[in-house]
Formats: sequence, structure tokens, C-alpha cells
Amino acid sequence: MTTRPSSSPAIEVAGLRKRYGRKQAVDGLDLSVERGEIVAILGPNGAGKTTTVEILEGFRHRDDGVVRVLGEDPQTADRDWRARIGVVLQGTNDLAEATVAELVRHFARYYPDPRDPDEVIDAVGLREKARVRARQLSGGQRRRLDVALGIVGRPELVFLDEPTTGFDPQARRSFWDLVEGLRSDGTTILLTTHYLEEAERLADRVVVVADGRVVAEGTPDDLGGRGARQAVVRWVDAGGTHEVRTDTPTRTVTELAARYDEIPELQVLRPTLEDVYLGLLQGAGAQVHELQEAVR
Ligand SMILES: Nc1ncnc2c1ncn2[C@@H]1O[C@H](COP(=O)(O)OP(=O)(O)OP(=O)(O)O)[C@@H](O)[C@H]1O
Repeated sequence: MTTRPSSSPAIEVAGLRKRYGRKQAVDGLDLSVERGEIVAILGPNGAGKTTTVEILEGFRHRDDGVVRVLGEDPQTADRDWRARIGVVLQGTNDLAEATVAELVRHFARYYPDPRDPDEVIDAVGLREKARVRARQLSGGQRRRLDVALGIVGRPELVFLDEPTTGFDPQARRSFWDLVEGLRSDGTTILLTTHYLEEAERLADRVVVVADGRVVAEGTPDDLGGRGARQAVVRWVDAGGTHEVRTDTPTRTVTELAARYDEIPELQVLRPTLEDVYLGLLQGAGAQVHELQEAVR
């Protein structure tokens, strides 16, 4: 095993490609994740997120591109490497007869320096269910068990593919607290999600993927570039509806207040991450369309 300085990125991907038959699922994807960083991959259904994550986990072979995960190529990495990675598998069906506590303890034994299984069960909110068989858990509880099994080995890097799908709002919030806890332990996390609120709450950086490529990236506040989150001041008078985009909405409103006794139908709106994200996808769709037109 080659050892690399721990200052090298946790994940480095350049020009990643993967095709299934005629479907180009991943089409020249570049990605870098620093140690200790939490990165969220957002993208519509079929964008190539799961394929990318499975390649990084070493479960799928790529067609092309360079991939380094904790300094190793996942395609050829050994068991020591695998012990440093936390993979949250979806459904442990073959072990469904075992209880939650048995499963977490069993998985812990595979690792050289595992977390305390009871603490992990507490952290994922399954203390009350510790003696319950896996097959008797609800969908959301099952998912939390999957997460427990993914983190009990104290991995340096955790992959979470749509971790809170099927969670009720309370379970989602406690899961977010769990991820915050992993962050403070210095764990690097790559997660995919369809919940913008989840990305906004957890991620240091958001990467938007569409058609197998990165179309935008940035912190949740900066995504879409300067201006994407500018406030919109809107009001209506005899001349119709007026809109001003501005970084200084207070100043705009103060100026308007001098003009009107009461500013008619005043609204100050700030685009959410969701607005920015949907705008980016529209932009990406338009670019792909132009490309297809150009090829015809
Ligand atoms: N094993 C497979 N065989 C053939 N096509 C596949 C296979 N896995 C994925 N695909 C196709 O590749 C594309 C990318 O799929 P992928 O699951 O990576 O997307 P995703 O971004 O994770 O989507 P979702 O948000 O729905 O989970 C899709 O068009 C999908 O239908």
C-alpha cells in the first residue's frame, strides 16, 4: 500500500466516464474533496450520482478517468483501504433475523479501531430498538441501521447515498446532528441528496451534477455565482409591477419609502438554494439541448 501525506485530498476524480450500453451515465466528471470536508452532490434522477459514488466505493468499474480515494485507486485497493471507508449499504436483507445490537457488534469486529457499538446505536436513535430484529424495523429505522453499520468502523471517509430518504422530519434532524458529530471527529463525508435543505444544513460545498457532468459547485451560499442570491425588491403601483435586484435591499426600500407614503404591495424576496439549483438545472438543460442541436 502506498502511503500518501494526509494533506492530499480525500477524493480526487478527473475525467470520469461510465457508460451502460448506449447510456453515458457519467460523462467527464471532475471532483475533489478535501480531508474533513462535507460535500453534497445534488442532481436530478439519472444524473449519474449513484454510479459515481459506486465507482468511488470500488463497487463499479469505470470506463475512463483518474480516481483516487484516500490516495488509492478503488479498483485495485486492498482490505486495509476498505476498512478506512464507510459505506452505507441499502438494506442488509440477508441478516434480517439478527437484532440491531447483534448486527452493529458483528460489523464492529471487522475493524481494527471500531466505535463503541452502543454509542453508535444511540447516535442513530435506535436505542429503543436495540433488541429488535432488523426485519421488524420500519423503512426509516432500517436506513438508520444501515448508517450505524457504515460508521461503526470509525471510517476516515463516509459515503452517504441519499441517507435520509424515507425519514420523518424528526429522524432527519437527528440524523443531521449525527453527521455534525462525524464532522467534529474530522470525518470526510460525500453525500448525495435530493433534499436542498439537507445540503444547505450539512455541506461545506455543493456540487451540482446533470447528465453525468458537474454543472456548478460552490458553498451553499455562493452556488450559482455572485448575484444568484441577490434580493429582489418588488412593489406595485399605477405603472404596474416593479422589481429591483439588489445586494442592498434595505437601501432600496429606504429610497422607495421616501417616494411613497406607504410602498404599495412591497415584497423583499431572497432566492433559496432550491431556486438557485432549479435555475442551474434549467441552464444545464439548455446547454445540453444546444449541444444536441449543434451535433445534428
Ligand atoms: N446497472 C445499470 N444498467 C444500465 N443503466 C444504468 C444502470 N445503473 C444506472 N443506469 C442508468 O445510468 C444513469 C445514471 O444513473 P444513476 O443511478 O447513477 O443516477 P442518479 O443520479 O443516482 O439517479 P437518482 O437520483 O435517481 O438515484 C441513468 O440513466 C440510469 O438509468
